Amino acid sequence: MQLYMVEDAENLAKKAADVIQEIIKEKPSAVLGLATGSTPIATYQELIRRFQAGEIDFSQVTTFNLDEYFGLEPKHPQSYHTFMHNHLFNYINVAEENIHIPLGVHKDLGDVEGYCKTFEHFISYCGGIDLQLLGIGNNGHIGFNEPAEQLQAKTHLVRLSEKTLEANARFFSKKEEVPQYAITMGIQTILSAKKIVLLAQGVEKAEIIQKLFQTGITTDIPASFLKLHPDVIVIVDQAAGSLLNCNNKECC
Ligand SMILES: N[C@@H]1[C@@H](O)[C@H](O)[C@@H](COP(=O)(O)O)O[C@@H]1O
Repeated sequence: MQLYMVEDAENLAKKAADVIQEIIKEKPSAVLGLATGSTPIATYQELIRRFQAGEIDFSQVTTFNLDEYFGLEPKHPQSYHTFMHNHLFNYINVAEENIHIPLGVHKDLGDVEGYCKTFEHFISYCGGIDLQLLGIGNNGHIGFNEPAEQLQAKTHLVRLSEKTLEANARFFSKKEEVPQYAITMGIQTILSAKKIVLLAQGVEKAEIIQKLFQTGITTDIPASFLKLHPDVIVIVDQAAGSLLNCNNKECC
């Protein structure tokens, strides 16, 4: 993993947008894997700014999102469908038919399994993900791959951990409203991307970023599996990187 420590959230967004812009410049029909959460919002704003300035064209780009809350209709105000449209898609020229976000509503559980397989196949059909953008949960989750004894390889239904329910309660009027399950790409789905960019900002991510760089590969920290990938860039602001000893080559 290659570490970039930048001064603040603004520079983090610029650095992440640079990487995404470069990919689209090299391949206008790039397939982007996108993330939700508060961390990538500034990156999406920077991409919108660059699109409006005529610096990036998304007309041939395809997108796949990492995850979606199970049980929320796409139009629900807290769904990741709504999030992505409000924070990015409504303001750029990506074609609606090229946007793929896991569906959170299904008639029964049998449907979900079949749907997850179809989602996986569709990523392959589109040529695989060129660049996967990731945030990190404060328990080390990526997408909604929660710490557990075993991690799932492919897109699947997952029960959210207490820590995640608490962390995500801020987006809902009360914790009880946070859906208990989600559909998420699996670890192998994520690792199949050609390039991965993980973003972390703010002091509340400092501890998990320290653990990520200091421990080996463990299912207790799902993000640690990124160490198996040859092209991962971790971009942190100074607050999120504040517990790293960057003179120590092992951490970078
Ligand atoms: N499923 C998302 C993750 O993809 C995201 O990385 C995480 C961190 O969110 P934040 O950036 O708000 O800290 O939140 C959610 O749980």
